Amino acid sequence: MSNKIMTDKQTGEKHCRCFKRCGGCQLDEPYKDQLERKQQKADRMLSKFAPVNRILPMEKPYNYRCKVQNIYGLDRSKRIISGVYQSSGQKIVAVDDCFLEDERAAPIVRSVKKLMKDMRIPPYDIRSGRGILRHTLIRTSRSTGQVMLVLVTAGAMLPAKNNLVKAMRAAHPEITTIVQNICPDGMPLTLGERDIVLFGKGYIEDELCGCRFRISPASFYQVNPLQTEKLYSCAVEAAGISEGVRVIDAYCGTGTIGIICAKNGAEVTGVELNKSACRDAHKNAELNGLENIKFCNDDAGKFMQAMASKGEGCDVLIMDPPRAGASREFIGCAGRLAPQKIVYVSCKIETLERDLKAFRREGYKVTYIQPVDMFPHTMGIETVCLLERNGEKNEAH
Ligand SMILES: C[S@@+](CC[C@H](N)C(=O)[O-])C[C@H]1O[C@@H](n2cnc3c(N)ncnc32)[C@H](O)[C@@H]1O
Repeated sequence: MSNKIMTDKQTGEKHCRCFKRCGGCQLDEPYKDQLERKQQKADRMLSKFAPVNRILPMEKPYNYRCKVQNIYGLDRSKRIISGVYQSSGQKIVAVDDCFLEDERAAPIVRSVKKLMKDMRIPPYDIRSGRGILRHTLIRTSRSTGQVMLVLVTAGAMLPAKNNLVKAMRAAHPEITTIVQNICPDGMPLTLGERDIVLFGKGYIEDELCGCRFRISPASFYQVNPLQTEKLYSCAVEAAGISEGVRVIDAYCGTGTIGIICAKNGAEVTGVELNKSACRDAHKNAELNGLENIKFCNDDAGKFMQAMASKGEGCDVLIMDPPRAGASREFIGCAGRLAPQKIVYVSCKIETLERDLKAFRREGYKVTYIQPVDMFPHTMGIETVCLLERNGEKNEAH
């Protein structure tokens, strides 16, 4: 069964029949109620630290995702389907259209399915280990119009590769690059180490906050560009960047936040674990003509420990960790580096709450909390917090 999107004629709100089975959305209620639910959660969990500002909403909370991933399989009649794994197992839920995704993605996925059939490219079956195409990743940019298609295969073999690329380009002139990524094993939707560029540059470029960023297949990049501009503006403003301020951008991804700070005159060091993202970060500094920013491909905790043991410091620490939040080691070393300000950008409120408590013990006070709705129709809440140094370590909290 494939899904169908219904639009309420009076309110313009959309509903998807796939809700619950697909797991992509967790909220099927009017957008204003979603915002209220998220506000209440943020208030409940964070108001003990400081007043929580009103969540920054999206004007049109649809089609915001600039990163779209699809798994391929066969239905009972052996027809090729695309979609996502059911939240409760390995069965594929067919999703032909999704109101979270950039509208350019679904027609590309339809063409991939048609060409798989025409060119006899079987979907990879996770149970038997047979087949070729594991999934596709589509990345799009609204600002530059560029589109990347990544075909993730189980092995190096991709039959009729040249014809496939030719046909995809003919059907979708908007695609600016096509990459084959080879992923022999690993969790669903992960990428392998090896990329083969089949067409174009092998990456796309996007613009945010007046800076230009290159994004490779495996690099982290925020999925909602309109809200990301708001998020980054809040973070940079909270950091109070001026000429010569020494900034560490920890968990920096492709260098985005640090690059915006460097453009405003800061002396920035970015640290990022993912090799591909770190390579992009170096290129992004060049792309924006910046010499006052450098990047280190390392674990953020280890990097902070090395800095602390050398007795080095910084004025502002910006940190944007993954959902798991920061490690104890990271927070302890941040306390030893003793920056005047810490800007914490969080994508998971539960780990944010835990880490804010730990920072309080390191002598920091939370002075600003701004939730941003980066992921409408999901439970996700993105938050920017400013912490300011207010004295000695306090073990009592
Ligand atoms: C939420 S993303 C933020 C990236 C960036 N600030 C942005 O807005 O695009 C978190 C980043 O942390 C990186 N990361 C995860 N664990 C890390 C670690 N232990 N040390 C350094 N970076 C890490 C991930 O690869 C990812 O790029």
